[in-house]
Amino acid sequence: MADGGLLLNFDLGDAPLKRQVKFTGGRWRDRVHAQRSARKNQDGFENGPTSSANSTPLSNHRQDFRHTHDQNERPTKRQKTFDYGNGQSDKISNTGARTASASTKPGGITSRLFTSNPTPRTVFEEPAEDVEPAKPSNAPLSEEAENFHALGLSPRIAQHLSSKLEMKAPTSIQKNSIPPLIKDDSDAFLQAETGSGKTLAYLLPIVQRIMNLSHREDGSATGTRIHRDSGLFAIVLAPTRELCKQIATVLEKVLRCAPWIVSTTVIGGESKKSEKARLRKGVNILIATPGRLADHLDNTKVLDVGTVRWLILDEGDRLMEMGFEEELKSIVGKIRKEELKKSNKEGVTLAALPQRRVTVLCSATMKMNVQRLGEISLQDAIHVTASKSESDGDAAVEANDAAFSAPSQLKQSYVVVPAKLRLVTLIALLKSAFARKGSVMKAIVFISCADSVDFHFDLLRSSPSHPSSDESSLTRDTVSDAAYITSPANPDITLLKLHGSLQQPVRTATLTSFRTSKNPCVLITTDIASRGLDVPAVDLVIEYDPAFSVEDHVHRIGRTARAGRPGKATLFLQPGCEEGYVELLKSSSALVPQSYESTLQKGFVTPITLPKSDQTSEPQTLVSDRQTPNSRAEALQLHLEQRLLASAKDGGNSKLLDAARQAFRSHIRAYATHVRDERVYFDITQLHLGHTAKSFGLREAPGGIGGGPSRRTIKPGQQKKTGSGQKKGDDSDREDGAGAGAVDEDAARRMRMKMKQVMSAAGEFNIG
Ligand SMILES: Nc1ncnc2c1ncn2[C@@H]1O[C@H](COP(=O)(O)OP(=O)(O)OP(=O)(O)O)[C@@H](O)[C@H]1O
Repeated sequence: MADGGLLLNFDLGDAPLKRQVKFTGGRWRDRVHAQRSARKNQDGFENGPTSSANSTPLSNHRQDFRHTHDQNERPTKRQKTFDYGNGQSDKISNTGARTASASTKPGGITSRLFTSNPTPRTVFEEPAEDVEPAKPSNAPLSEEAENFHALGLSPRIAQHLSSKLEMKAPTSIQKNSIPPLIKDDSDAFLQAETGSGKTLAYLLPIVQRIMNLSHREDGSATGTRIHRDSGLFAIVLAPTRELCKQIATVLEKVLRCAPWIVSTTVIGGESKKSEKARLRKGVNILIATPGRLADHLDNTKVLDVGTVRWLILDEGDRLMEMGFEEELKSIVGKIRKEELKKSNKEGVTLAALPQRRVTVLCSATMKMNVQRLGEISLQDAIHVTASKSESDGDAAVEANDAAFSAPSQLKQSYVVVPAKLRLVTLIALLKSAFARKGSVMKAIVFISCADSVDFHFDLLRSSPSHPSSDESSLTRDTVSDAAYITSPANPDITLLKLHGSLQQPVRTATLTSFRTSKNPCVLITTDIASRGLDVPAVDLVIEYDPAFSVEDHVHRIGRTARAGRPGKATLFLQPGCEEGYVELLKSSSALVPQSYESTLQKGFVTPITLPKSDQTSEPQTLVSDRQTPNSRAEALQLHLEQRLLASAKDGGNSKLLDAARQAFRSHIRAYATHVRDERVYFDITQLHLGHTAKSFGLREAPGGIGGGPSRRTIKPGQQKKTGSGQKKGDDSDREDGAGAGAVDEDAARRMRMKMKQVMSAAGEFNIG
């Protein structure tokens, strides 16, 4: 029977959802029995099924149910029968304490996995074989045709890039941006797809021009000695501490060929005192988060921006999304207000540097907030893309199709999965991806909110009583064994989690662990890892929860297929309105549909091994009598549900049941925060709460969705200001253009026109 319904139509206010439980389907006697059991069940669920107020979509929905019994009350060998909705039944036998048919709490009710699911309207085709792989679009250019020296970089840098960093030829964006940034003093807007090398595209010209102060192009010395105290020449701003650290690492590698140039970071997360001490010692290139920089500009006298020639705004749209507009205005204003020093305090003339302040804005995607940032920060900028460099003249900016497209070599697919089957399908997908050793090395799973990341990490790891990392280590709660993904053929897979609610040192240590691990790894994360993160070995991205906006999607999938490498990305969608989202994505890239049935087939082709538990010293095989992928999926789902219930009872396993409920609530709230234009595809009124609960291992939707979660989901535009610690300061003075450092209105107007031309190309993608 098709799902009759019931999809909740609710307002996410503060009041808890109304609950009205009615068991339908099955035999009359069973229904009565279930009602009674549910009423008696005081401790298994947060609100017993009959407990008044809250509504569940399980109501009106045909429920298949059965009773479960306490483990201690029943013989371990007793078998349970499942009806698969097609008249066939399946027995799932016990394999000890934690097998499929291990018992659950009295009154527990399970809904069958494969019945009453909505049917996808997507037509699945067998992927065409022998398709010529697409030519990488973000790869370095051919070495014969291009080299760094020809772009104006000194032989010293070119040689260093080639021999030490194994970069023989530039990428397209580097080819187009390095010459103008070395020769000219114009502002620039660099726009190129993810993984195309934008970081070096702006760093190399800066390093080259600072080197030019002390060395001529032929390498001979100019007689000027540049050292850390010679002045601050460039500031790079990036939205997160992780990104700042990553940029700092790239820069450090480049500066090994010019060790007299010194860089540092001011990103928060450590005492301001030690940051001040580093600034006092002297620095030539500073990498900072906006909040922290604004703070130092206000409070650190030793920070002299008179010699600053470059201001780089990396990940421009993210800077704006995270609410840094005020800080950015303040920073731009303060730097412009400061008179440009032609020589430094030692009297060294800075003629080799730009003779005006140059601002460079970088972004892989283009949206309205980038236009706004362009207005704030750029003056008569050139627009540099991977395919061309265009000066600010009368020439119209052509539609830039690359603005939202993913790297061409990235293989994208989407799998349409009914809500109930999401969890087992995710596990199946990961199992099949990691089935063979070496097939996939690193995968990233994107999830909408931190609570859900925490829950899925705890669910898929080995029991915390079997820690895989050193108890005293920073990563003891964020790195573990991927117990449910491993297989005899690939037994050592590491599971990691990352989100913004973790302490900074833990975030850094976890990312380092992901980056450097020699084992295959799965990182479960929120969008905190969606921007800029560069881990070349990532070969699979799974969007388990779709991104909040198309731009976020482009950035997420851009964590793979970097610098010409291959990569795969799979997006989870649910049958119904979510399927329409593909049409929006198709305008920028090709996606191949994949059925969840085939994912389950591939993932559960062999019996599932369960990890060691507190009850079992050895891994157990999850047995289902009918050795089919679907029956294994059923057995796995049942096992996970029982684990949750058991955790509530013995308090072990980090109280997984509580974590599941919290994750479910936060997930539902996060679902409501898709950008307005895309809510037609992510319509919360179409979400089936009972089925969704199942994908959290819950047997019914918990109440309290209207209440505040312990950690609020941060939605785009409402980001907390990480690393800021910054009061708004006196920006309001400048907003009306009164301050000496106010953004030049005329320049802003010209830039607005320019950005509008570029933006008109974005319009066709429905992105605003
Ligand atoms: N010329 C080059 N040759 C080979 N590899 C390169 C070259 N330039 C950059 N790379 C590598 O490409 C990868 C991506 O670079 P980078 O992080 O700068 O990309 P990006 O365009 O900033 O991506 P995103 O938009 O996702 O932040 C890095 O691993 C970098 O080392």
